[in-house]
Amino acid sequence: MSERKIPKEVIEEVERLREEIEYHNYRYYVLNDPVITDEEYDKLMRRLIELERMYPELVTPDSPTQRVGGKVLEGFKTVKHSVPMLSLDNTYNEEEILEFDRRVKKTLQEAEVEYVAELKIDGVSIALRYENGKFVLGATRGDGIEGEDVSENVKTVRSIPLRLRKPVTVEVRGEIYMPVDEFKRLNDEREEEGLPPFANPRNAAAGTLRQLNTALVAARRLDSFIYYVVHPENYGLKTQWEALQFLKELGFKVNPHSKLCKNIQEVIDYWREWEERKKELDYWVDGVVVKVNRFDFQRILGETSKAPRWAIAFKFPAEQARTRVLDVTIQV
Ligand SMILES: CC(C)(CNC(=O)c1ccc(Oc2ccccc2)cc1)c1ccc2c(N)nc(N)nc2n1
Repeated sequence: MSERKIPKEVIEEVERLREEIEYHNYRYYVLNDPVITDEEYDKLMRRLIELERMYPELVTPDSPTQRVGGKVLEGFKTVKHSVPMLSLDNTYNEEEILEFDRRVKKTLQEAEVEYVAELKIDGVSIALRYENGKFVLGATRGDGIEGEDVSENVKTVRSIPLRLRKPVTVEVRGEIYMPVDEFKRLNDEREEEGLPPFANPRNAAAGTLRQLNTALVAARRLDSFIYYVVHPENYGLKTQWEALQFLKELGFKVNPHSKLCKNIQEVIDYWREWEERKKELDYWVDGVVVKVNRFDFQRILGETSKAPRWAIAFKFPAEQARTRVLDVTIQV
């Protein structure tokens, strides 16, 4: 068949619709501050779906129409991480976090060290790659060295941008989680269908990301918080706090409660505050991640094969034993 000529104005309309729809996704799902009504949004999306149906050759992997899923995959390819996805050592009380601070200061020979305190979301770790600002890969943590390519499922997470607000080539990492009210709705649905309920939102998010039917993933409301830039020095970033601002500028959803702490006492105050306030949140958190803020200090402290020496998880006391017993990772 001869290459059909696509009218220039169609190509321009498709491109404009994509930009506009992704912008409204950003406003609604990242900023939680929409500027158009749902009806106006649906109208834009219906027009784009119609044009892509008329001209399938115009469909691109990063088109917002790919967010509604509809593919049934055979399986997930394995992908090697560019740098390992490390885990975190745990501390459970103030004495242990003070010990962490002492060890950091001793290694650095510094009297004062700033930290960034970030809520530890009870979700699934994810690595996201972008080339010239376009989404190209979403991978699970796996064993930290290799993970699964779950890109088709990640595209259905509305708060994860398909196009960044700057055309940079970057890899970022964060957490995909299921909001509590979606977790409850899903478990009610499973009960009606005679299926076993998920033990917690983390298992529900993990089980959803492992689904091969992307339309099913799109039907479940997963969300995200991004907290890490791979090779931040490549972007002129000197601290974790600057990295979080950079992630926001790129269009990622960054947790609004992170705090730059002048010293470990401010970290402890933050941990006490959120031990109380966590019930206000519409997602589960199991602690606070404490990170040495300056990247030059992080480089001096380094990492073991498993975890950084410049970061630690400061866990909240576990709820009553019941949830701990239930909290087994059910392989779906
Ligand atoms: C700090 C880090 C472990 C990420 N960092 C890394 O994975 C990482 C990976 C290679 C690094 O450097 C290397 C580069 C090359 C080779 C080896 C290490 C440095 C950090 C982490 C882990 C879990 C987190 C979580 N659940 N919530 C928040 N809020 N933050 C978290 N932060």
